Amino acid sequence: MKRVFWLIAGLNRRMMKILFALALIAYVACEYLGMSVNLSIERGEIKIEQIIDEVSLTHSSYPLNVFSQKYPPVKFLSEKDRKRILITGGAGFVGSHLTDKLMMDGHEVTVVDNFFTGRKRNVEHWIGHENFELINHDVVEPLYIEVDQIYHLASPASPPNYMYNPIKTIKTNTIGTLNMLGLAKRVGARLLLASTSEVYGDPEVHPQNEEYWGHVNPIGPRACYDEGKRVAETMCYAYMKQEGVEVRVARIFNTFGSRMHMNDGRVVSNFILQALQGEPLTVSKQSGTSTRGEPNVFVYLFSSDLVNGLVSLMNSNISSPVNLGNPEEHTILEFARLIKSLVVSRSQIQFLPEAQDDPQRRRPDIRKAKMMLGWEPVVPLEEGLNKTIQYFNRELEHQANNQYIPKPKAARMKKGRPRHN
Ligand SMILES: O=c1ccn([C@@H]2O[C@H](COP(=O)(O)OP(=O)(O)O[C@H]3OC[C@@H](O)[C@H](O)[C@H]3O)[C@@H](O)[C@H]2O)c(=O)[nH]1
Repeated sequence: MKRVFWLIAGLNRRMMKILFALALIAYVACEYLGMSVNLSIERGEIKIEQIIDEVSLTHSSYPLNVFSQKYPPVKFLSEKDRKRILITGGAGFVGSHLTDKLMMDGHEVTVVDNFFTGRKRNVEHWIGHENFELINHDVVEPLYIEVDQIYHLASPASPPNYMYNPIKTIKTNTIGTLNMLGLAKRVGARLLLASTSEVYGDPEVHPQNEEYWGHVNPIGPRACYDEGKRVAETMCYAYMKQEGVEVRVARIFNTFGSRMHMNDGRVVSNFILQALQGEPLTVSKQSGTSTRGEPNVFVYLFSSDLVNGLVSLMNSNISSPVNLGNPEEHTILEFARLIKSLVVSRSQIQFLPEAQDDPQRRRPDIRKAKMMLGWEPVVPLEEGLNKTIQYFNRELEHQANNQYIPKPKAARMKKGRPRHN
């Protein structure tokens, strides 16, 4: 028994020694590791500080004019000529091209967008410029800023987008327009409304001049946009007569160009994307009373022509509505064939049944714009299409690099009613 006790005591002594040795090793290791972690953090901190220093040095050591060269060139305008301009929907397809023009002309531009169909990417090349401001704001809410001119473009414009949430489309075009007219009245700004050829509905007069009152189905699927824009025009003239607000109204016909959304859903972007991806080009058939069975006839304006028209209308003294569009007519089928040949695509043409209330034929009478603004389209259709094809090619590459591009979804129904806010 004594022996056993001695053995255990002996083992304990040995174990004690071993444990002591292990503890010593652990302590030394911890000290060493701790030091190296601290060192690496220190190195990390030094590195980050160095980077911040380098960046701030780069910014502060350059004179302002050299630093601003990363932006597209901007004209210098004197205080007298420089205007403070608000563009609602300025991050959208047309709005962003208008932003470019007004910025490069030397004005101070504030873009307001809720990014439903607009994208920051469309105006990112101006972010940080002293003349530019981007505000994430929905025009359905009031806005209080100081401006001289308002280009009111905010609204979804493609049929799938404006039909996605019809109530929101109505609110944007009615409450949104009231808010912008209220702002124009408060600050004494001139407001240009981006209206549409859709105020003519499915026209019974051809070509359409500004005197034509239109043929709109007030309860059809397109009414949220068509009637929304019609009442927006009515509001403009009520504010003009009652409050003396200076208004300009542009009735914009089908327009295309770069920065259209991949999921825009209008005919030009659809056909180009379909042709580039080898998918069938979806041509809507003409229906109704037509016995010709020909697809619809439309006209297409390139975005730069539209932007020039908008700016000259804003700066003119014409307060009545003015058509801005290209009077060169093409059937949708001709157009599909043209895009197929420009893309050199083997895509087939697929005929689809016509959508409800789809206008059959649309062509602007632009004599008023020609006479009073000296404006007419100058970009040939093929040139505009080639530029747009290049743009969509880049967009497809961008998408292939795993960039997420959201698709507009069909209106969500909840207890029989579409979602709205
Ligand atoms: O894939 C398609 C898409 C459209 N179409 C047809 O092409 C014609 C033009 O349709 P789009 O969708 O391009 O545009 P819409 O003419 O219907 O509306 C447009 O018109 C004027 C603008 O001011 C408006 O913003 C926009 O709503 C329609 O007849 C349509 O049915 C096709 O044949 N195939």
